[in-house]
Amino acid sequence: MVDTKPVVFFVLGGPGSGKGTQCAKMVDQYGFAHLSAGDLLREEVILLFHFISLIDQKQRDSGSETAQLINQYIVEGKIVPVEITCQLLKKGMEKKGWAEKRFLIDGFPRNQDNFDGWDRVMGDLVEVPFVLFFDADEETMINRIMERSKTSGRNDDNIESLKKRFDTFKKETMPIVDLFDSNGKTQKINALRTIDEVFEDVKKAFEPYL
Ligand SMILES: Nc1ncnc2c1ncn2[C@@H]1O[C@H](COP(=O)(O)OP(=O)(O)OP(=O)(O)O)[C@@H](O)[C@H]1O
Ligand SMILES: O=c1ccn([C@@H]2O[C@H](COP(=O)(O)O)[C@@H](O)[C@H]2O)c(=O)[nH]1
Ligand SMILES: [Mg+2]
Repeated sequence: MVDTKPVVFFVLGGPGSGKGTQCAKMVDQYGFAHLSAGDLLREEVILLFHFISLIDQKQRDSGSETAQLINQYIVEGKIVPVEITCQLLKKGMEKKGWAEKRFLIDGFPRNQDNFDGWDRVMGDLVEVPFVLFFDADEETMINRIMERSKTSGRNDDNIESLKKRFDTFKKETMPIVDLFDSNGKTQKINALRTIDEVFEDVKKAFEPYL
């Protein structure tokens, strides 16, 4: 029987390292499916708040609680419990078409809870050949985010949230990058060059899958 398990590439890197930018190019040029965990969480908050007025009191309370919780985690730069994120990712993958797809999962897994939760639910269902890691220094990433903040409308694109996001990245996400690395599964990309130069290295990393 032909194995039709989806192939998932995790994409990690600090805030502003260029994950979303490079994933968008892979979608445009090679038809990869892109799911940003952060985008899915932000969309979920909007969706829950929007539909709150249409549902009964009990569901309304629970929906509003979840929306507030996600929002608070994002502003504080903390990692949302994996049960929420993994379910959104799984649903997102199903929506895009489960099998015969190459998925870029951007901004996940961000800590041990994410890693373990994914493994429980998705471990047997997908293949993960490697993690793409965008390496950049903090000063560059801060400059990029502060520039992006002029138009992004994101409630965590401000210096207070950003400090917390970097703290979480160093304490919780880097150990996950190192864990994949210790299994020979981290492909590190120098993210300090121009978008097109970075993309040349991204393409090389994906060569066997293009
Ligand atoms: N190589 C690059 N050189 C200069 N600017 C870049 C580069 N890559 C991305 N940018 C810009 O930096 C900002 C952040 O990029 P992007 O949104 O892709 O980062 P991200 O890693 O997804 O960040 P976050 O984790 O906050 O979602 C964007 O405004 C983008 O246009
Ligand atoms: O798996 C995830 C991904 C994201 N978050 C929260 O969202 C923000 C923003 O994420 P971006 O990747 O920068 O869009 C992040 O700081 C976390 O608070 C999460 O909890 N889990
Ligand atoms: Mg992003």
